[in-house]
Amino acid sequence: MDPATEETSDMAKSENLGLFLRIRPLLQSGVRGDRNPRFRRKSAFEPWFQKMCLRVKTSRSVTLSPPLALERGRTKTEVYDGFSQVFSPDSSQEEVYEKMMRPLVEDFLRGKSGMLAAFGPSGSGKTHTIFGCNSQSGMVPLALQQIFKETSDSTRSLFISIFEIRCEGGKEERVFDLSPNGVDLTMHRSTLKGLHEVVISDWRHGEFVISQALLRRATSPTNANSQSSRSQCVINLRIVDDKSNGEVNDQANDGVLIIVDLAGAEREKGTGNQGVRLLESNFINKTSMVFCLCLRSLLEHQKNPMKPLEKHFQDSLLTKYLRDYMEGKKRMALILTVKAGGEDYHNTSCLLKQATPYMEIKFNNEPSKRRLSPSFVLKGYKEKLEVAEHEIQHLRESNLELEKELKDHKSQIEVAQEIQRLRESNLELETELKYLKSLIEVERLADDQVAEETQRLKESNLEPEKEVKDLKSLIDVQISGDDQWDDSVVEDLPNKNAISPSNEDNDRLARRRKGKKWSSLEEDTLRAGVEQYGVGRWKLILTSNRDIFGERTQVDLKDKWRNLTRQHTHH
Ligand SMILES: Nc1ncnc2c1ncn2[C@@H]1O[C@H](COP(=O)(O)OP(=O)(O)OP(=O)(O)O)[C@@H](O)[C@H]1O
Repeated sequence: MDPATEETSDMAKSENLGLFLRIRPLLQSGVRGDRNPRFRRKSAFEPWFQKMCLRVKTSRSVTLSPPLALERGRTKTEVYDGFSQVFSPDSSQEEVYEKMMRPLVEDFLRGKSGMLAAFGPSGSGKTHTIFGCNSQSGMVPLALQQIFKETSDSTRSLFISIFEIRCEGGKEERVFDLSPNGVDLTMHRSTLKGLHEVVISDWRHGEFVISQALLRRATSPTNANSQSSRSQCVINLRIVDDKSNGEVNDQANDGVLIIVDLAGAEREKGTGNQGVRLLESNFINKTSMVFCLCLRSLLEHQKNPMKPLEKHFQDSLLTKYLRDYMEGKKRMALILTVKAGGEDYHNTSCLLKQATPYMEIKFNNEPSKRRLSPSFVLKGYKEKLEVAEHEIQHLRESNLELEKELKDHKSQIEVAQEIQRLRESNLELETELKYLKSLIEVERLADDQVAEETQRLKESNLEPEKEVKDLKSLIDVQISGDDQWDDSVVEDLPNKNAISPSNEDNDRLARRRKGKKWSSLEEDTLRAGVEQYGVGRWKLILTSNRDIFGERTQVDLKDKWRNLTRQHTHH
């Protein structure tokens, strides 16, 4: 997104009022502000921390306890929580700057308006925090240093204006320009006519201009502060792009950082102010009161929009000038400064009760129409680029991790797939094996059958073989005895038992000789068998046509064939 556009959308976001609390360190006896005789007397005997009515609880909360002298009446300790930050008595200016001021200055450099106001009782350290002293730079000098550090390479110029609102002699409020050659100013609506802006060349120049202005500020010694501010002091910082030649084209649309050092409200009882001081004090208290009324009305209006936003801002020049902030249109931060001594209990308690609800106030910054300088936009882009590069690097790293994880997963999936594939091929092999086994089984069964059949055939062949043998031997006998015996002799053989077969054999032989008459089917089958298998393959011809030849033997077949061939040759 374009940084300028983003800036605009940033500003549209609502945010809470930043409420900071700074506890001033207890000063040594004799220093103004701790001069109440009651506590001075006690300090000789009691350790310093026993005098503290306010203590830091956490970085965002404090506990307020009534001092020992008042304890009998009100023993309750109260806790005030929710501050943006609590600064303990030993916190340094730099610490306050880092946590409170730096974000405001950074936003200001981006063109976002903001306001910081120091608010608290007299002598609690508002001026010290805002302007500092010789040894400890305050928020304004530190801001100048940061602004010049960050704009050194750009074409922008810083403008400062500083003025105070005071009430001389308790009469009407007046505005004084505190810049060199400054004059009385008049306010029209929320704008000061004739306010002089000084172009600052570097931060030292800025510090000098501020210090010179402060010399013109109205201060007086009071009971609470040896150099009490008797006016409300306002500093405006504004950055202008040099391209506009320092011309103020549309001041209302520029990002402005306003820092306000309010004069410290005083309780009349404690100050002992009289005459003019008392009138000043009344003015100071009135301005503080109007300031608080504006914020309270804003808060109530925000909580319940039915309640109108009262126009309290009209009741003091300061709130008039700060109208946009008082109406919640621009963001602001408050730093409450307090003293934590026992005698400060009432002031501190009043301030905390009054101001802590303000932390609920919200601001809807109106978008600035101010155009940012190209170098500033470029800087924004550079910053975004750096962030984006960082982000990309981070994404790359996490991407690498993811890739590695993915690879691991992939290899796991591959292994699982391989296992699945093997399982499936295993299943196929198993089925094939089963099939082969069943084939083998069938084969085995067939073999058994064949063996059985062979056996059966063998057995059935034994008989004809024996018959053949018998016949052969008979034929041999016939051949050898052809000279002595004719067929009739053979008929008589039973009586000549020495060389003839047994009666039983003769019977069978005779049966076969006479035999069953050959049918023409048998003769044809025999012829076909011989044709197919050849002469002499009687066994094969017989077994192949067992159903036709019935009980005939191979010898029958052979004889019949001989007969058939003989008949054939006769013919
Ligand atoms: N944090 C601090 N550390 C050291 N000294 C401090 C601190 N805060 C304030 N002081 C000293 O306390 C005294 C009163 O402080 P300062 O003038 O800032 O109070 P103030 O709130 O501005 O009072 P007033 O409203 O009367 O102007 C000064 O001498 C100042 O140097």
